[in-house]
Amino acid sequence: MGFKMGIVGLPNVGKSTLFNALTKTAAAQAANFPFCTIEPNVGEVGVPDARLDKLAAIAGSKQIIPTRMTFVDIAGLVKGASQGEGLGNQFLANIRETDAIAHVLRCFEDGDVTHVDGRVNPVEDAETIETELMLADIESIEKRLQNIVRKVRGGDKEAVQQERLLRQALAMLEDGKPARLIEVDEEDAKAWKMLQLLTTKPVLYVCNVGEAEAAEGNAHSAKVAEMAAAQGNSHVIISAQIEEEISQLEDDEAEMFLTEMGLEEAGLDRLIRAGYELLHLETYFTVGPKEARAWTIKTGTAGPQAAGVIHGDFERGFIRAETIAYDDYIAHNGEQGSKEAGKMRAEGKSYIVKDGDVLHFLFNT
Ligand SMILES: Nc1ncnc2c1ncn2[C@@H]1O[C@H](COP(=O)(O)OP(=O)(O)OP(=O)(O)O)[C@@H](O)[C@H]1O
Ligand SMILES: [Mg+2]
Repeated sequence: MGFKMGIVGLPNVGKSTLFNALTKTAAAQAANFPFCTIEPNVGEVGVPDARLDKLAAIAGSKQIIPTRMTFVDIAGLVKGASQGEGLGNQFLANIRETDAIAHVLRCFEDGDVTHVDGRVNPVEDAETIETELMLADIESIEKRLQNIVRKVRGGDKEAVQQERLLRQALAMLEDGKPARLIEVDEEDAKAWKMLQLLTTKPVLYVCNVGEAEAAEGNAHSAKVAEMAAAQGNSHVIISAQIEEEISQLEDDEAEMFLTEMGLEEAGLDRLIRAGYELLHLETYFTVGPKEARAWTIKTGTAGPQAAGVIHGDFERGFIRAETIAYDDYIAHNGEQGSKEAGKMRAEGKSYIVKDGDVLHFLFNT
């Protein structure tokens, strides 16, 4: 499946620093000048999940394999990006290909690090970026409306549906609001997603604060929190610089460092999990002596499609899924104990997999 989160924001706010921390690499060049990044950097990140370690410990699994999510570090956007300012159109196309947006906002004060507008004001910065995304959507909608005129006149059903949705989005955007505020019916959901509008993508604000503020945030991040709440969006507080330092440390060193900073867990873990929630994703597990592994599904996925994440044959030849809820697996100390307690269920094709299910698929090919 591969869910992709785009790291978006003004130039020089810490996007590449964050990307490097997430991917534990120095793959992206991060430096104190705007437009340091031009070509997007793409990296896969393991989704942290303490449950997986507990399952592996019980089953004595040799290997632990977390499920993965993709992050894309995208070039900085500036005012006028939708008109091509600062290579804007190319960068907007990079955003179009993502499933959700991690919007990095500069919340740290540091006179040595240039801000493109010469002041620190994350709420205005967020508006600048959102405005560009809205303008880009308006432009692409107008183009598309022109392109389908003939088909609509000819009564093409798909085109008629598209036109209706495009006009709905356009009205919202012209009212100065992002298209994500539109609630679409189930029958329109697929066509709506196919429009790939930038402002329909769910947003998570990432408040990039100074080193000493990583635990509590600061006055800037408090304002972002207020804005996010008013919009119904989520936010996380992180210091990209510290996270990058932590990501270079061994696990036990990192833990000591976190305690010193007054942090319970790395901000990155919170960020990745928030992204996972934003995308309405859930996890199921497969557990055995060889490996304990986490798999990602969309909330509401049925047994065969969940099996298909592992392999297409599993989906096509799906018979049933032996299912143990995570809590039962832990409470009864593994598969055997759960079975004896009557907690292993045989679930068929219509079963909707639940977050935390430990599954064993039976299939024929
Ligand atoms: N929390 C922070 N506190 C202080 N400095 C930071 C913080 N986060 C990032 N920086 C610094 O800000 C500068 C810009 O960082 P980075 O290159 O990651 O930004 P960017 O958003 O990727 O920029 P561009 O859009 O130009 O690619 C770097 O010098 C980096 O060390
Ligand atoms: Mg960069």
